[in-house]
Amino acid sequence: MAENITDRTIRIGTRGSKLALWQAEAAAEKLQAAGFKTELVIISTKGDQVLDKSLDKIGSKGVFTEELEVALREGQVEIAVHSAKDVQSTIPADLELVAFMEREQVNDVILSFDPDFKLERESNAVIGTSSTRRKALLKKYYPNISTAESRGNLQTRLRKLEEKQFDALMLAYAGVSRMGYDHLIVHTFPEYEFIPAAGQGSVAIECARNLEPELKKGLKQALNHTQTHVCLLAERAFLRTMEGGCSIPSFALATLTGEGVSITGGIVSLDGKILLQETLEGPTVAAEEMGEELANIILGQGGDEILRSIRAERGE
Ligand SMILES: NCc1[nH]cc(CCC(=O)O)c1CC(=O)O
Repeated sequence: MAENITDRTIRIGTRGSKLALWQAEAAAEKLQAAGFKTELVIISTKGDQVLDKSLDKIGSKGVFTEELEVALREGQVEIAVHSAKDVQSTIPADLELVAFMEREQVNDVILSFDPDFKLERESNAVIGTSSTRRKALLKKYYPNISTAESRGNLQTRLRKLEEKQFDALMLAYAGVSRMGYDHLIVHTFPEYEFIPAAGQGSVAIECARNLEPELKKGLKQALNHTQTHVCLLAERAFLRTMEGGCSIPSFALATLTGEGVSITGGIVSLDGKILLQETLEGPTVAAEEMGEELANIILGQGGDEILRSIRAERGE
């Protein structure tokens, strides 16, 4: 008789930051509820080690994922847990994303220790962020705002805020809420003005493609959130077609409508002067095709030119 798959201990590869550990624990709880035993294996990535450079200078591919992928390949862990946003749009052929966990609110937020901090069109505050998307969108909607680099885990960034390296800090609500910093939120950006990065707010579970099918099925049943999965397929297809990693100011947000799925996405030039954005709607079975189609529309409207000039500026 075949062994019961839930007798297996699932070794969960995770980065060591508090947010990463929170997300790995969330996965562990779901697995335990399904009867699996679990064990966390902490693995440090280049993105955790190199803190003096912005991400677009370290290189856009797998900054937070590569070492975890090596551990999957070498069989040191059964799954790796990532912020979906940090997972490159094309993953290596011998690995796969087996599940996406239920998405948190997707919005970007501003944190400040000054409860009276107000973000207005004329504001000239300094905001901490290292994201090219956030910098470019801030330039578009808040032309007098300046930004300061804020790499590092959430605790490091909050320390920089405390040290007044900037007046306020821009982050994803998901991480802020998971770390219990909600009380510092002074502004929530509407998600259709500041459209989040593809995948923001969801946790992706990666495994080796050759993991036993029964085990893969069990992992998927325990961890996957079907609605989130559909939206993430659309957003990741958009990102893949745009050929944008985390260092490109593109954005995409898919949501389920009554009958199907709606995806809004686009790109903004680094100076905030050109914003291309479109929405497509269709049946959930066509989620990936819609993401691709949306990217091709945006590229055709001049998105390709924006990408070319960003690459030229960076000397790529
Ligand atoms: N690139 C860093 C990163 N990756 C995932 C999150 C937050 C959690 C999430 O969006 O899932 C963050 C920090 C941030 O953008 O504020």
